[in-house]
Amino acid sequence: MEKPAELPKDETTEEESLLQTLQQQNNWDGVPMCLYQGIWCPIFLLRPLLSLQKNFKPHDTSILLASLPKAGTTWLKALLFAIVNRDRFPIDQSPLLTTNPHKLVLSLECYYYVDQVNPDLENLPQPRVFSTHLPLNVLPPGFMINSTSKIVYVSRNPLDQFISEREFLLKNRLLPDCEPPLPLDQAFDMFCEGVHAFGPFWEHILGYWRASLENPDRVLFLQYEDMKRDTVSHVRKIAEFLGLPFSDEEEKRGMVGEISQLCSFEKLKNLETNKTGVLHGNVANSSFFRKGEIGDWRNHLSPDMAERMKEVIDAKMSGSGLKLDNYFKS
Ligand SMILES: Nc1ncnc2c1ncn2[C@@H]1O[C@H](COP(=O)(O)OS(=O)(=O)O)[C@@H](OP(=O)(O)O)[C@H]1O
Repeated sequence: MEKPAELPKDETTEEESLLQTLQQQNNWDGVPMCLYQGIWCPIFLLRPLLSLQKNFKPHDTSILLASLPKAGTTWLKALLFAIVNRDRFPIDQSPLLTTNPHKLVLSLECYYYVDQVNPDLENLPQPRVFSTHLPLNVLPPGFMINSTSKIVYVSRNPLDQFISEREFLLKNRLLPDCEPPLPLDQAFDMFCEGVHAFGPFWEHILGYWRASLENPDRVLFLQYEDMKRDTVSHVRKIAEFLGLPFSDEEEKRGMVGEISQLCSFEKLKNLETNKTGVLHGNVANSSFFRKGEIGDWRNHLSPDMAERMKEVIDAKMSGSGLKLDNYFKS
């Protein structure tokens, strides 16, 4: 999860009066959260969220990457940047070679950490590309209704996503003076109950999944696991969805493979900028590149814990038509 570079100022605000009416609980990493419009929102993001709900104006060409934390955000940021900007930068001069993807595609929340929209958002080159961890139901309604902007959503097996998030949060404290992280079993219990940043995960995933069924031209639903198995065809699919298909000439030059390669886990992880740099002053760029594998949850969670998650997924997500059967296979 990303944290805005500056936290909101402290005067009594709409946010503070609202906060008094909301249920509050710490996340497993100790970060205080509140239940706002059905989602668990880290309190430091409530003000940006209120501000963007009030002020955000979609452009017809905007591209929004949506994801839960640790579902593949960094990877998709890199891919979207490379696809959209392929005419501006040859692969061997791509800014991705020298800059962490989170600095090239900023989160929408980050543009709104003061009351007004940050002018940088309006000045982004077209098409504007940004990301969010917010669920669909709290995005400004204009995003779906008054524009032809596009949403690319990436989901991931919640078991792997949970482990990835936990490993990240054990290394990086988002708020230095908050409570220490809970032990694994207690954190997992909270996750299974949907109490985690931007959760419940099933509502996050199903919100975008249903929107992709209703508006396939506007919302592209991707799964991390499918992309790992066949990145090249997904790069093609994303470009087509964005209305930027690869030309015959680009195909002949092997550009789809080059972009897949440039954004691969191994390539990004081993770049100097991602081995050494930091984000927001204290988050190591390297912590966005841990293992990049499918099924690492097996090294951390017991079969009973996986069974519990299966029950949650069956209860909350079966019947949605979403392919979930791969998650628990060995
Ligand atoms: N290029 C590429 N390809 C495949 N996988 C990748 C890639 N880049 C990052 N990763 C893995 O994604 C996990 C981090 O998730 P996010 O990028 O969504 O994190 S964040 O929300 O932006 O903080 C984290 O997963 P785990 O390794 O399981 O922890 C990263 O290693």
